[in-house]
Amino acid sequence: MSTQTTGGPPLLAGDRDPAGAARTAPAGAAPSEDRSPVSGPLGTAPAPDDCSIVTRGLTKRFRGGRVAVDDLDLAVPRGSVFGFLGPNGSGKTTTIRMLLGLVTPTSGRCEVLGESIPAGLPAVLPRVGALVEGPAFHPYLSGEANLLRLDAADPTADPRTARERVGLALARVGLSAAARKRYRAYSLGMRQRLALAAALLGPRDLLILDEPTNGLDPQGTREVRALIREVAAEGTTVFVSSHLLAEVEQMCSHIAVMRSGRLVAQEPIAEFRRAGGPPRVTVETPDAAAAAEVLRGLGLAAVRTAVGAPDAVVSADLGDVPTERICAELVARGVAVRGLAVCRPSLEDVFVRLTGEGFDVDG
Ligand SMILES: Nc1ncnc2c1ncn2[C@@H]1O[C@H](COP(=O)(O)OP(=O)(O)OP(=O)(O)O)[C@@H](O)[C@H]1O
Repeated sequence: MSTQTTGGPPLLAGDRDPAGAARTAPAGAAPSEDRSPVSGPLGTAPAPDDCSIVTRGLTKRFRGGRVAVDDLDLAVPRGSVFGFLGPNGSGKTTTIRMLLGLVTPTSGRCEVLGESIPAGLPAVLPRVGALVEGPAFHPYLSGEANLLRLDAADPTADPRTARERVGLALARVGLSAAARKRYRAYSLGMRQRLALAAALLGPRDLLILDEPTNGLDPQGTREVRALIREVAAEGTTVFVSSHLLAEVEQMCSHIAVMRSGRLVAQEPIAEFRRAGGPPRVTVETPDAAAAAEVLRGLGLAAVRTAVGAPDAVVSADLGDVPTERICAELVARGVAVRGLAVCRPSLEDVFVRLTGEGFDVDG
């Protein structure tokens, strides 16, 4: 996979034809498969002022009748790191392309930074850094020269400070040492980093990143996550797609889950996790009956014992009782505690609970 960025009106953006071949087109240009214009008001209520992205009934049906995105209502709070999660083919990239004006919706509306898309693209794109799939960089130019070229094409960027901006962006993504290397000699991970650097060339109110850790090694993945958190801490809203639950869990404040083009959940991550049920305390002990009695005595609910040898595992919903109190009470009652842990439901548990399905990345 190669990557491309948009950070302002002059940047190039890719679009896939039905056969999957990559091509490039100016950001915001009408793609060839577009047939139906966006029509109708954006719902009855105005878009909330505190959202960076709002969609209403957003739908994309490709030629051949395939519905890639189906009646999507998204509300991305300003300042959030919003994880857009879903298996391959669930409609994430198509949604992102609609947000950036690269694909026209079949029906429905979207607003980015308070502007209706595509009409508001010229006003919005300089404030948006984006990384979406597709070629964007000149293979025979160095990473640095590529960024200087992109920067020069941005009418909102001051040419006198271009080198400084480019140097900073390269440093942020760890590419300073490879700045003078030709793009075609870059590894996949380096290309991904350069795409991120391009998205970060100017100050952005919104970053839209399509699978930004694709192609990166574990170290690169950690760095990109840290970078996303850093950018968010500066006040930029980050909308990031991923098919990896664990990744979203580690860096996002909010989550939306797509499945087959439809939204199945959209919440702050803490709410999402809560939907998986309360944390459980587990006690490994040879004195199962006594341990269960202590937990019940403390008012803990749903006390269960899993018999094992030599130890049983007694568990209960943690509730409001501090773990240290549970521990102290068990010891005070002479219960032999060989292990004590608090288990919180993972996002995957919640996903399964909400959808009744596993998270099949090939789905
Ligand atoms: N230009 C196109 N023409 C026809 N069908 C398309 C086009 N682009 C995407 N699709 C189809 O739309 C569906 C959603 O694809 P999309 O790329 O949006 O999913 P995704 O969640 O981003 O998956 P991935 O992570 O694999 O890119 C898929 O079935 C895909 O084959």
